[in-house]
Amino acid sequence: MRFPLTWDAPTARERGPIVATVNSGAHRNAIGAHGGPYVLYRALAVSARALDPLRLPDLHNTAPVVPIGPFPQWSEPGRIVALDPWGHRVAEDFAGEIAEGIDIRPSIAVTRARLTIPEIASAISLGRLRADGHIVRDGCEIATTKIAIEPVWHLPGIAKRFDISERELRRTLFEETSGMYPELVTRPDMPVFLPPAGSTTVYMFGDVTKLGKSETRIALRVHDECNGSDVFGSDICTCRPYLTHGIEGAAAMAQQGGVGIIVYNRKEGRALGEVTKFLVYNARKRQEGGDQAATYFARTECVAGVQDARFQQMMPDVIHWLGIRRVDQHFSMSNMKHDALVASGIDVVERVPIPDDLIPADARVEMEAKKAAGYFAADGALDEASLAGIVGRSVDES
Ligand SMILES: Nc1nc2c(ncn2[C@@H]2O[C@H](COP(=O)(O)OP(=O)(O)OP(=O)(O)O)[C@@H](O)[C@H]2O)c(=O)[nH]1
Ligand SMILES: [Zn+2]
Repeated sequence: MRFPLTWDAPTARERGPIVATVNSGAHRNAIGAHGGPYVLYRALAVSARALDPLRLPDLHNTAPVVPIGPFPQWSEPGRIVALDPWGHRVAEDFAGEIAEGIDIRPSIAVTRARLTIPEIASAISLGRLRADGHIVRDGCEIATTKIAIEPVWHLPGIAKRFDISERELRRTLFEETSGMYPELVTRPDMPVFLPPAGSTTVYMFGDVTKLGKSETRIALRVHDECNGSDVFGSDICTCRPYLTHGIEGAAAMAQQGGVGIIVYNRKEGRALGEVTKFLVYNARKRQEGGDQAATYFARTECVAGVQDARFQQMMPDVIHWLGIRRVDQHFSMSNMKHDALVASGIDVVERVPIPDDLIPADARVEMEAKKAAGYFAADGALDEASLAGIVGRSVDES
């Protein structure tokens, strides 16, 4: 193999390029393909003869708008196993090989944007946030650096995180995708897998060059996708209000000279998917006694077999990738997120709960159920009798 991979090597060239493209033939050293789930649309585009499968990407002018790293975490053994820390620098680090015609592609892209968000506009008009003309501009725009990250799994490292053997992990991935990736079991010499799983987007506020410095204060919200609430404002959960509260906190941290970070993971419905989530909503709202906080998690388990499939063990990787060792403000009440960060060696200084007045009435069920299940709350959880009294709307009232 021309490009053997040494996962935790200190430089991109010593680590080796991840080659996961079908037209790179014998040079391919990774299982799967770029694009996460979009690989299937690529296949459709090829089969519809709309895309030439041999075409090489033109990466001219696509480089990151700001450098990210390298940070020491990138080569600390076992620190990062679910993304390629060198994935945004491919065009630069492997320019020679790409010029030779080897199809090596970035798995990370770094760009800039301005966000316009109604909740931020009202935070400004209520005086909670001020327009500073730099981070929060007039017209309520927030300047941000945004980063798209595809999953790149180092299988030995992932197996270690879940405390199983690599062999068992490979076999289960092979079987549960109905044999979609035979190399998982036939090519133990390929340690890396690009799964057809959702990506992560990071929105960063403030001076990105301050990352990796211990004096830089960090505000963080890690948010898992909830399309119904995040985009459509559905009132059964607290997702969008907590997200916008996190954005407000992240922008405020940037204004105070720190860096604010939102990590948005495509893990819809606790990574069980939206169909499962909507089935659960019906089961919750049609049960005898109505949609009760006391049975909130049991209903998800009835339908899906588990309460949550997000597995926050892999979540801290992106925080390590950004060179962060301490989070000063963590906008989350989730014990799973908190414990995952702390277990991976990140200090969490302050946990910031969602303010009470941002919780929609119907989402009280979720909020009290989560607190009863161990989510962080300054005022503690309700006792059993009060928990039984928290009941949401029925399915017919919607
Ligand atoms: N299966 C299922 N998923 C839900 C339900 N309500 C919300 N979700 C999902 O739960 C996830 C909520 O994630 P986050 O907003 O990141 O936060 P969290 O883990 O609840 O904890 P916080 O950080 O305290 O908000 C999203 O993936 C939602 O789509 C539900 O009733 N059933
Ligand atoms: Zn939600």
